[in-house]
Amino acid sequence: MNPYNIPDNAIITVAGTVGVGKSTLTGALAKRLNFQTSLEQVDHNPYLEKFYHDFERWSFHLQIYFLAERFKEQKKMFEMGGGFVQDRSIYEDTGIFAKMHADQGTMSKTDYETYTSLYEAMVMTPYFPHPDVLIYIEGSLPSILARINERGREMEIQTDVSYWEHMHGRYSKWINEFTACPVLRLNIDDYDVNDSASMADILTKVGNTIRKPVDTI
Ligand SMILES: Nc1ncnc2c1ncn2[C@@H]1O[C@H](COP(=O)(O)OP(=O)(O)O)[C@@H](O)[C@H]1O
Ligand SMILES: Nc1ncnc2c1ncn2[C@H]1C[C@H](O)[C@@H](COP(=O)(O)O)O1
Repeated sequence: MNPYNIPDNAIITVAGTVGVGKSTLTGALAKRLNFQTSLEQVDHNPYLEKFYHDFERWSFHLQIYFLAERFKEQKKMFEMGGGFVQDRSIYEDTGIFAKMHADQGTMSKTDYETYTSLYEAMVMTPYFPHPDVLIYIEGSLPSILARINERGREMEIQTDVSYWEHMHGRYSKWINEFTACPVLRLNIDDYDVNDSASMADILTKVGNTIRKPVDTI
């Protein structure tokens, strides 16, 4: 056990919109806890760039790809007995991305139904283990857009700002209704990954959130 009373076998998932700082926080938390990371592999994704150029053509392929990748990671974390910080949850794939593209008509109704039935068969079962805590990172849209630009993935920079604005709004609603596991909300203006006291404060809150009795969450 660490000073924050976070169990050594815990699974901590970091959620939030694109560019908000998930990967950065994932790495920083894992380093301090001596946990492993489960990271999203953007560079080796065979559909992502094509998807940004043509949502309608590639939405379904990309969602199936992410679902498979996320499920393999989930399986690996549980088989290894936990001790992981995960960059993005499987819940965001369906609750944010797939739903958003289906609602906007850039994923067909049939494709969305096929995707949803596969997701439910894999995830919505009593046998699917949920993370111990989901850290939700939030921030203002201008700050997040600045981070997307600063990171410099051309496919994201070229995407219309309305896409990020719409996603930002969906995330705010989604997290208010999220119940699959305990949630710790963090605002990007309230922490600094390079500051030890700030990171210790987050880890204390993570430990407290994990130990909070279920009926108070
Ligand atoms: N706490 C922070 N303060 C300042 N910049 C940050 C912070 N966290 C992330 N960034 C920067 O914002 C950009 C997006 O961060 P990243 O962790 O890749 O986001 P995500 O994984 O949510 O898409 C990167 O350029 C990163 O260096
Ligand atoms: N399920 C998804 N559908 C569409 N696009 C997705 C999905 N999951 C991640 N993405 C995209 C968004 C970003 O361009 C990259 C990486 O996400 P990030 O939030 O920067 O870690 O993949």
